[in-house]
Amino acid sequence: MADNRIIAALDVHSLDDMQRIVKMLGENISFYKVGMELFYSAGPDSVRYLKDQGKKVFLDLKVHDIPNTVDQSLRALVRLGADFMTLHGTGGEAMMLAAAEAVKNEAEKLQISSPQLLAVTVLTSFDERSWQQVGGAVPLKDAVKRLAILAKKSGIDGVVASPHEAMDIRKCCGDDFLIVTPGIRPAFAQINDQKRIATPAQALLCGASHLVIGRPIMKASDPALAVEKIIEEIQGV
Ligand SMILES: O=C(O)c1cc(=O)[nH]c(=O)n1[C@@H]1O[C@H](COP(=O)(O)O)[C@@H](O)[C@H]1O
Repeated sequence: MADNRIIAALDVHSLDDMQRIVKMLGENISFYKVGMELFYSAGPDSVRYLKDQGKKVFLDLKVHDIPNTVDQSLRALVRLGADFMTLHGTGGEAMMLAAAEAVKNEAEKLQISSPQLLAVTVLTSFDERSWQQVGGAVPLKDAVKRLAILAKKSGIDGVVASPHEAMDIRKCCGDDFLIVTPGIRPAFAQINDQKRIATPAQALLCGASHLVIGRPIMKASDPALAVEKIIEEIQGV
């Protein structure tokens, strides 16, 4: 049976591929992520299909712009009825405040439940060296913590961060704050382009509320078996 803490990333190009995977994984996955690859290829129908199937949806479009543009863009997305949506925390306090307000207002206007907003902190494909390369002025870990605190103060429901920072964030942002961690690599999977990684059980033990898992499931020779192994690993954690 599904574990709601697992979010399977549907990083595929078409509705056909998406539907094939959703059918294959059946009741074992209840929460899916639609990211840029699928949304730019297949559009809002991808979200509608998943909602029709009774799945929870994390619409991960990582919005990043000036406050007014973010406000208007998120209002347009709210009507799709996703459960989680992302914006970049480095958009700053004014942008996050505008986003939180816009999403709440629009959901009220449409009389639907408000999606939860997540601020992306520092992408899991960064390590300390590549972070310094783009001008990171404080150590990566401190930057993530700072962005998480700012996100919480700005009315954002949680963050996307790596499992390496999850414990610090849990300590400073409390039990109700969502901590969604990509960079999840079960022992059987390849690391690919991820830098700050952990196994599913390790990430949850560090305080993650949800795990985003893409290629370890989608590229497995038997995706359904990969999901079963992950569910087994986190049982009791
Ligand atoms: O926002 C995200 O979901 C995200 C943030 C981040 O820092 N790192 C990250 O990998 N992601 C997403 O999480 C998924 C990870 O996929 P895999 O590396 O294949 O498990 C991809 O869809 C990424 O877009």
